[in-house]
Amino acid sequence: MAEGEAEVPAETGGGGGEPPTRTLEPGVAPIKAQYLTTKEQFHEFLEAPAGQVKADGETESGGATGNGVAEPEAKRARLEDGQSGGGQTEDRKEVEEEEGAAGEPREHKKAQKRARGQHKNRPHLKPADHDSNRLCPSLVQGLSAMCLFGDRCRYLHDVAAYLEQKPPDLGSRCPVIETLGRCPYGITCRFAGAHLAGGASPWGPLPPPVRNGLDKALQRQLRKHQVRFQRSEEALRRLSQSPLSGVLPEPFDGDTVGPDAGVAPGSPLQTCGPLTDEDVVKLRACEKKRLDFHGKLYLAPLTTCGNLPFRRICKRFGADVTCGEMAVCTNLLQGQTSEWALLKRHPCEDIFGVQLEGAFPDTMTKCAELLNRTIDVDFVDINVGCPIDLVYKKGGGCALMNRTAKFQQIVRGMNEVLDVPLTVKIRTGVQERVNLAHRLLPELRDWGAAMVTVHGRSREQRYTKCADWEYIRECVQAASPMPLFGNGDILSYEDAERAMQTGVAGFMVGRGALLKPWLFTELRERRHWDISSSERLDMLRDFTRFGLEHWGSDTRGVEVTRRFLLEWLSFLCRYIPVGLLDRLPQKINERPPYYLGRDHLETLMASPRADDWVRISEMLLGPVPPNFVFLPKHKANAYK
Ligand SMILES: Cc1cc2nc3c(=O)[nH]c(=O)nc-3n(C[C@H](O)[C@H](O)[C@H](O)COP(=O)(O)O)c2cc1C
Repeated sequence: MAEGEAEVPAETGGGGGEPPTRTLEPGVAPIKAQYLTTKEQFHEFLEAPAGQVKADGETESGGATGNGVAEPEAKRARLEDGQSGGGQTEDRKEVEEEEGAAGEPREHKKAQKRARGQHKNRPHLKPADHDSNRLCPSLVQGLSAMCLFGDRCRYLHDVAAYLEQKPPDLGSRCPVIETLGRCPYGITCRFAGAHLAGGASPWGPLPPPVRNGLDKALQRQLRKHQVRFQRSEEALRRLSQSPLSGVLPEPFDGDTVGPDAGVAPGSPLQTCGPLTDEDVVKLRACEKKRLDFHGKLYLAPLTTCGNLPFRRICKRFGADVTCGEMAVCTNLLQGQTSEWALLKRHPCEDIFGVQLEGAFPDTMTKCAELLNRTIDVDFVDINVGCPIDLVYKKGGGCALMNRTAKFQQIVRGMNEVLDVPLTVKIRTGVQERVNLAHRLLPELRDWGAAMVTVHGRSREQRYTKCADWEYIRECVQAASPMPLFGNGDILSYEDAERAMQTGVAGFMVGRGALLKPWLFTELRERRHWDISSSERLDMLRDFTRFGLEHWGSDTRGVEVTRRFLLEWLSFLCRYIPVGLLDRLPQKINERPPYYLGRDHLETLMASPRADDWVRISEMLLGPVPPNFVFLPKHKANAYK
């Protein structure tokens, strides 16, 4: 047996005698032998139409899923015949090795680069419901037959023609009516038939609306640069007059960032000497709001996947703190609708923050002032962990860890104009072997950060190595008494308990929540939840309901909901059901080998293929439009 390989007894399904052993490759999740299969058999199984499988007369196992898909046990057994204990992962491994499995040597630097983070060459497709076949908004509600744009209007005005090409309804209950009491999508709603039954919400009083929308008048002012930032100007003036400015002139060149820039390894962090907060920043008249983060379950900010409907799912499962997806401060200052959408807060999000990214004290401070005035949040977070080139090369995200003067001005400036706590998310450092966080933490505490989260990996590492919780332990000491949150690789209550032993005030969960949002329940109840595939489908159904409510119940809203569902499914497929594991708990960096689940849906949900995620989306949102293609934004199945 090669070094690092473990021998695991394979379950035989109750037969007597010595259980045979099988060899587990490092980095491969230990799934009970009777569920293992090969890539070919896995896909062959999923490609067989459910009806045809049933016609074989084989017995069903695991019960119906509620979607008419159930798997015959005998078929699975037949497929298992061809398997060998260790070889079944080969094909999957081939793909994933490129993407970077934790703990495995990588042979090709190029492959490693390809694997990083995002699918950059995704197809950009026209939305399914593009303008030429959308009904003119003036007609949607039947409020007015007059369209102000006349012949120049790009939308359809022929209601009969519109209805002829409109895809069929998706259900008999409109999710928007059920929540809002009325549906603004009128006849374009994909549940329009339900409107005829009456517009009243069957659930009694309506919940409070989603907050933090962008007011049109403010948007116009922002676009015309008519918004004044008095507090920011004062704060920035004070900062520029203080010995801070000029002490650390840091021209930034993203390509030359290294240990010598800003904080040099081994040398003390450059600071502004004996200056105190009071010297630099006049104390504010009003009391800053406080927030006690201790022991709270924090759902990490997650671009694309951490959208509002997903956060609602996590709240239901027990998350305490939620945070919007990273928003770019300059886009917010320009009043960009899509960027402001990232700030929206659902009423169930009772401890909610937004996360900002930016490279300069003036834009970050002004943005903080703008948000302080216009939206309802409990805290504002700065993303100083963002590794992506686009952000890093401009001096934002992780680059700020090496630009301490700018970093300081950003934190002090924002802190001065905010009435809510300012938190910061950082990494261990930029380079793999050069830890910076412990040096920055005392500074961050002095600059006024209310809490800092340390993601236990460097920018260079991305997800290739396990998070370094021993280093996070060191960081706790360095940050004290400021509360420190740890972040990285938490997928079970055991992981969480180990994390808490480092002395952190709490931890943040990222991919763990994407793989299994019920993790928050597991953490609260200290248990492993062997959730069934039909319960998982119910969760996805709730997500689509929330999605249609949020993005719209017309065809465009349906397709936006589908895209976000598919992005999430690209992570969900990595979850391995508890009952299938030889050893608990599942580890986030272990690849699942190909396996057949306890029913057809469980198998389908384990598929790493986008086509199968599309099939799941079709169970919930109807057929995809013609020529539909999906490639996930994030390389979720990189075992990183
Ligand atoms: C899909 C995805 C999107 C992310 N987006 C953000 C983001 O917007 N802001 C941020 O600070 N971190 C972001 N991260 C990083 C996570 O917040 C977290 O720090 C990281 O995944 C490590 O935690 P984990 O091991 O629990 O996943 C993202 C991670 C993933 C997988």
